[in-house]
Amino acid sequence: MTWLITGGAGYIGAHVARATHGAGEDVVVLDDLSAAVPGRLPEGIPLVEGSTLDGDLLKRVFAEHGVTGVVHLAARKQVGESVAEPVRYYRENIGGLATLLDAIADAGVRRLVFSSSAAVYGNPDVDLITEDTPCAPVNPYGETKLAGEWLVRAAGQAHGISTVCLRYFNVAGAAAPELADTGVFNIVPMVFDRLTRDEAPRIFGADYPTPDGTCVRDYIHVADLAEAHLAAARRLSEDAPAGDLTLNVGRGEGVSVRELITLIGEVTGDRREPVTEDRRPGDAPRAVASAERAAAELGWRARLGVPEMVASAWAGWQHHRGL
Ligand SMILES: O=c1ccn([C@@H]2O[C@H](COP(=O)(O)OP(=O)(O)O[C@H]3O[C@H](CO)[C@@H](O)[C@H](O)[C@H]3O)[C@@H](O)[C@H]2O)c(=O)[nH]1
Repeated sequence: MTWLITGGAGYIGAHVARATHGAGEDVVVLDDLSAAVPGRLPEGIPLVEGSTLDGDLLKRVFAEHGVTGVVHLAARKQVGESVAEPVRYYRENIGGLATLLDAIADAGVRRLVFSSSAAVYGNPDVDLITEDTPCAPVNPYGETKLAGEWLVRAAGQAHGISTVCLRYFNVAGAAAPELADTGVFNIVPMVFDRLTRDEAPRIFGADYPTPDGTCVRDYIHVADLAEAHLAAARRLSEDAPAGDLTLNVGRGEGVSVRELITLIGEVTGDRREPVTEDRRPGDAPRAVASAERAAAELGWRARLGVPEMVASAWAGWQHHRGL
């Protein structure tokens, strides 16, 4: 097998590329380097700079590298930006996927892992979100992930491609400091950012109908997430008939914003009291995965807990900021 990993120089993609390469598979990365950090990819993984919107380039990569499977992560992923620039999100996330699927079909490739998101569910009022929980995305980002899944399944059926769609919950942590997320778009880096500026962490709403009034999420270590991709790729490499799987990737355990901030205080040694601000529009009170289907279908379960996520993310934060 040779796996093409699109977006393989980004935060999650580089973890997937390293894990897949480390497991002895041949890997080639395609990345437009819009969110890449130098040094994330180890020696031995070829990097092609370019976009999944470039059909000619894709054709060349498939032929030159003898690609036999694809893990597609390249996409825009910021919720707020997707609300401001929906056309760009549809063009890049759906257009890029359509171009890629054409190339996959033309090259006769039969295996595809697609990076989806818990954002496909919107804000369901359930204790545990299963893959059968109705999808009702509440922003263009989530819409492009849901429409992407539809497109993946339809193209899979039409062209005999076996597919796995992985719906990531809240990804955090790093397998090594240099692989850490450098963006400040999610709660863990946002709290680090506040502490580094000598400011109190913020809680966006403490009046939710949850045990401590703050939002509950299912945090998953990026190293575990990378293992889930590898397990999906392996599953697709079996001599099984073409089919499609859609799987949550989470731990199945809820952690509140307040609990997470307390843990960050313990890891960083900066235990200052958070300030409570207004609710952030669009936030669901609770989003926790049922992780059972991934366990049954892939034999995969998350192993690392939230303390490991916070500690490894903090090491990465210090590494990237020279602290
Ligand atoms: O300084 C902060 C930052 C965040 N939050 C809260 O922390 C929770 C988690 O926020 P965040 O890390 O921004 O993640 P989500 O809003 O849950 O969304 C993430 O997780 C989704 C999947 O579950 C993905 O679809 C999104 O792209 C990804 O940003 C939310 O309740 C926020 O209101 C705070 O209280 N204070």
